[in-house]
Amino acid sequence: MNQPRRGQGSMLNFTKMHGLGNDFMVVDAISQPFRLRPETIRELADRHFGIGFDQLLVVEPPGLPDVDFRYRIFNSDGSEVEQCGNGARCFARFVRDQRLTNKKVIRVQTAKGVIELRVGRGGMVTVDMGVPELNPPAIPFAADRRKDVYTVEVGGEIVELSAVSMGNPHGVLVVDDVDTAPVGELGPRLENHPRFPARANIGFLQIVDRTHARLRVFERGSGETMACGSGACAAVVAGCLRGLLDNRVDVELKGGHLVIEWQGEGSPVMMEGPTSSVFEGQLRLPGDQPPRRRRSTRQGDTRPGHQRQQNRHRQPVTSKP
Ligand SMILES: N[C@H](CCC[C@H](N)C(=O)O)C(=O)O
Repeated sequence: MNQPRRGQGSMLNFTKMHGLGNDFMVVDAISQPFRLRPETIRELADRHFGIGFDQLLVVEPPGLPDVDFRYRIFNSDGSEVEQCGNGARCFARFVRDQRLTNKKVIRVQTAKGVIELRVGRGGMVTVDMGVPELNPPAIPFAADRRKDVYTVEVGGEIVELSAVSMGNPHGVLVVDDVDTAPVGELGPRLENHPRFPARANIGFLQIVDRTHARLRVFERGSGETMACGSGACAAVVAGCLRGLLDNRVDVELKGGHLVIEWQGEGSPVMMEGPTSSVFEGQLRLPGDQPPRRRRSTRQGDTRPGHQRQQNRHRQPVTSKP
């Protein structure tokens, strides 16, 4: 890798991947130093001025015994989060493609626990997404007691939703037709609703029959995505709790299909789906000092060092030892 001149910042190797169109910048922070400020993540996530992605996924050395890697996830708004289902599948493919492991069963530490990834044939990966959390304080969701369906007042109307955590918080509404569901209007209002103190991913679930569902998700920190793996898991849990779905469901999202299995309370949610690796890239990052404000930014200069936003001096994200 050609070393930039001193003070010129460093080069960062990355891979662009997606799971059913939910797309990721994936970085190996084991073999190379990793240091990105939240505002730089936002710039890089921009689909016009940056690389463009829904989430940034970072591969780090494990922080726990009997775990193979640590898995950090950042939304396109720069927020670090606890879980990403589609990202977990791509993570498994990435660490094998990059020869960081040759295992087919990979244990990964996330911000909320350990998940197990099983690599199958043809880029298919099965993820044990863990046991869903339904107790309001642990989701977190403001409610005086746990229910399968809550009523929430939003924008002068009352909506019914289920609240589920897959490590990350989800609100799930059942709708007649996902194509006409008010995703753009209700999604952001519920994402930021005060009853979700950590914000939430908002799923709009259409029941086709007991083993088939359609789903759109307005994701926390990223907006509507082509697919949401943890959202599909939360949606099947919600549908099962309401008695609308069986234990194994084909979930159709905008970007394609996932198979979700849940044997009921106390058992883990299993997710199976595809992974795609699109291209490898190399990025010149600014030096440690926030780049000087440019008096006039040349149009079309998309190098991430030419931040278009006021650089707020915030702690950079670095790979933890
Ligand atoms: N936006 C989510 C993280 C990504 C989840 C999604 N991409 C998935 O596949 O699970 C959150 O803030 O919890």
